Amino acid sequence: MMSEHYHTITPSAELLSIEKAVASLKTALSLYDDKLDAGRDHKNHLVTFSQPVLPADLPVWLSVQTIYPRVFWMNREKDYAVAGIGIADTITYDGEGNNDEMFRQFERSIARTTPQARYFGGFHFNNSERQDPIWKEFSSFSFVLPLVQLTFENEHYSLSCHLWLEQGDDVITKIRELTEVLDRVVTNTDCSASKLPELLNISYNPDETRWIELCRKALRTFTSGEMEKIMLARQTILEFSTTLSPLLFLLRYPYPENAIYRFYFEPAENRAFFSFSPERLYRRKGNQLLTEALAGTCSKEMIKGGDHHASEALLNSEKDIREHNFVRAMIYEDLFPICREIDMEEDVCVMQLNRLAHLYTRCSATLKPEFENDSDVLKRLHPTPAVGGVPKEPALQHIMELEPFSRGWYAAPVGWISRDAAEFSVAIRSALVNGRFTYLYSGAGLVTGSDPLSEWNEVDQKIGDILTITRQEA
Ligand SMILES: C=C(O[C@H]1C=CC=C(C(=O)O)[C@@H]1O)C(=O)O
Ligand SMILES: [Mg+2]
Repeated sequence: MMSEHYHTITPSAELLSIEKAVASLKTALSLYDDKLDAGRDHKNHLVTFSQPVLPADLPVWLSVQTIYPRVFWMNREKDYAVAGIGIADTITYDGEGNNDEMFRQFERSIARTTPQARYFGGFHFNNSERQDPIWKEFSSFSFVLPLVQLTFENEHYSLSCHLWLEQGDDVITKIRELTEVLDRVVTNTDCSASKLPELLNISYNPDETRWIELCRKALRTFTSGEMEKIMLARQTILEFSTTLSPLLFLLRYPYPENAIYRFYFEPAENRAFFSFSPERLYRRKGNQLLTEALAGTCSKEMIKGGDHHASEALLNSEKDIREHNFVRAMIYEDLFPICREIDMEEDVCVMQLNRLAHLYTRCSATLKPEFENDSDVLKRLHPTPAVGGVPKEPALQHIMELEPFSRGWYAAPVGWISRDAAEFSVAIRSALVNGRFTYLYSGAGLVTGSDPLSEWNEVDQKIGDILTITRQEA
């Protein structure tokens, strides 16, 4: 949306190569300082220079860039994708306090920066949790407006850069800095991506025996009546022969047809969190909210059947329907106080992925005017029982006590925000890359009657896609 704080300059309507687009952006930037505009009277001012470009492969472009952070986002419909580098502006918080406090901070940070453009990033799953050192680069929340980004939207590609001016900033200096960054943009994407180094070892935290014990502990909280559902996760640790570029996972994701989100956040070289998640937390445009319940799983490999058999198995599985219904019910309950209208689809559907099928219910809602903002929605929706449990607060406590690792950004909201719109996926089927080690995260929702060994296998299936990437030959 246009406002007095924000405007876009399109140097040329012609579709240029990325190399020519960089030159075109530099020219536009050099011309800009002549006409310091009215926006400078305001506190913060953003000028986006955006040049249409010829079709390009976003992950490949990102893989040759040397400016950090490197971020990538693609929505589930695959009609919107961004690859970004550097920081024009950032919304970050590193602090104590529970999730409510974290989302309050988020609200304050957004208000201060008055973001017009889209900021990409994520949150801690549980900000009360003490984080393992491997999560050091991942703050309570961290969102960036990239300095330079390649965007695919409405079937069109563009290369943009963001000139972000805060009160007191010297425009000439800012322009010079941004020009220097443009000079560092690599435009030659010819180099072919290498493959992952040799995988030396796979270990599990917890291992299978310990997992079964932990699940039994969780199941006992159901018998005692304290809890009704808990999602427990596992860490699968991959040890490679050398340090690896985490972007290889994004480049080599082998299932282009899968309706999943792709999220990638690399704050420092070779340290990245990424996720190939099928789950939407929500999408918001103004007061319109789109969310869903996704829980209950069938593996096609386990039943030795295709889509049709998986649907049938799921829709007839009393345990999976029950697991799913907890999520449905809580989403409705959580949204009720902040919405004017909620339309939760009556029928449970099935979402088909290449290896798995999930029970799935769509939900759309209209927010009450006073709750038309992301921190209120996040506070209410996160975590849904698909990744937390019922009841919500005690579930977070049990998860912290039972799981032998911290969740970091796993299962947390990741995505983008702007002032009037946002989209967040739930960062499941995700991984953290740290040196020679990659930590995969996935879990399973436990309810009364869950069998710990079946849940162990369910998690194996959920990380199957990422593991496939490590077994690719060429
Ligand atoms: C928590 C995960 O999946 C959730 C989403 C869909 C189905 C789930 C299940 O059937 O257990 C989980 O609730 C994960 O993959 O890490
Ligand atoms: Mg399940």
